[in-house]
Amino acid sequence: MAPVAPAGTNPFAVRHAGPPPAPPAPHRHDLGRPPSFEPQGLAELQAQSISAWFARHQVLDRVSLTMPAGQVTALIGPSGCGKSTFLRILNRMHELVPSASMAGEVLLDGQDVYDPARKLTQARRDIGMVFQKPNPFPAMSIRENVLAGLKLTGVRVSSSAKDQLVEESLTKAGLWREVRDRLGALGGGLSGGQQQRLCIARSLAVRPRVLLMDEPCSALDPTSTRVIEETMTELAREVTIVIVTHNMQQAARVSQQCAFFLAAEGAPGVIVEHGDTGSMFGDPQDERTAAYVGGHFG
Ligand SMILES: Nc1ncnc2c1ncn2[C@@H]1O[C@H](COP(=O)(O)OP(=O)(O)OP(=O)(O)O)[C@@H](O)[C@H]1O
Repeated sequence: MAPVAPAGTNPFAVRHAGPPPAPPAPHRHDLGRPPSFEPQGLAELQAQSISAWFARHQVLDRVSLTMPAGQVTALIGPSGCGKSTFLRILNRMHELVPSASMAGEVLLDGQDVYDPARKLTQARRDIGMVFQKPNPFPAMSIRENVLAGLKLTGVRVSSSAKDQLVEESLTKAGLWREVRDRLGALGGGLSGGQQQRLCIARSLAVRPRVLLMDEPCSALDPTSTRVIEETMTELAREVTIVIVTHNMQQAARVSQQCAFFLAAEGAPGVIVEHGDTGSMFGDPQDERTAAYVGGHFG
């Protein structure tokens, strides 16, 4: 089906119509000074009527969801129903795909993430992402890996503050005790589960307000999975977390909120039901949710 959103409501269509904007000037921040690099408190993320396309193929249709501050929200549903696309729209990664377009709004504590006046690097810093496959920079040391995100988002930190930031980020990611004596060792030399926690530490080092996690444990063994789940539970005290998972037990263990995505054959993905995780698993209102969480399809 052709995109139905009028061109004026599609942020990419508007933004991609003209010449590419000049690259943003880097922020020059120091840990001790600017308030913007201090922990900014918990933030709520709100998606309002999100539709998405790859070229003319519509993959999401008017999806709205509130992801409450300080909670873990799990996105569940069968393969291909648009969960990852939705996640990537939340921090503006969707627009990296040349054929991609979207309509709708994403609000971080009420502020439009797609506001043209807002820097793209700011959106990516506020809303970090951890991927399915651990992707540390293998030739960089553990320390350099943790600090790598600062450069990418244009944040300057003094040398003394860097040590503190490395320890703080690795501690929050649940990895500090295992690596504190070998911060100069290569990131690629860690186990898969440690590499994923290193990636979490790298995301945390820029002090995001939201952490998006796209099946972060699917490449890991059960023990590493359990450690990451514990880390998530700790982190949710200070960072709002949104996780895509195919593992229903994991969704039940780690999340307080849950959204069930589904795409009927040939139709774009929608949210069939969302709410608190206990109700979604214990007393689902829609029979399709009941069938999915009961393991009858997907
Ligand atoms: N880069 C892309 N180009 C074209 N189509 C894409 C692209 N990425 C995803 N799609 C399509 O968008 C739809 C939704 O994909 P998406 O990955 O968001 O689903 P998902 O629910 O996360 O699936 P899974 O659980 O298998 O990861 C699918 O039909 C997919 O083929």
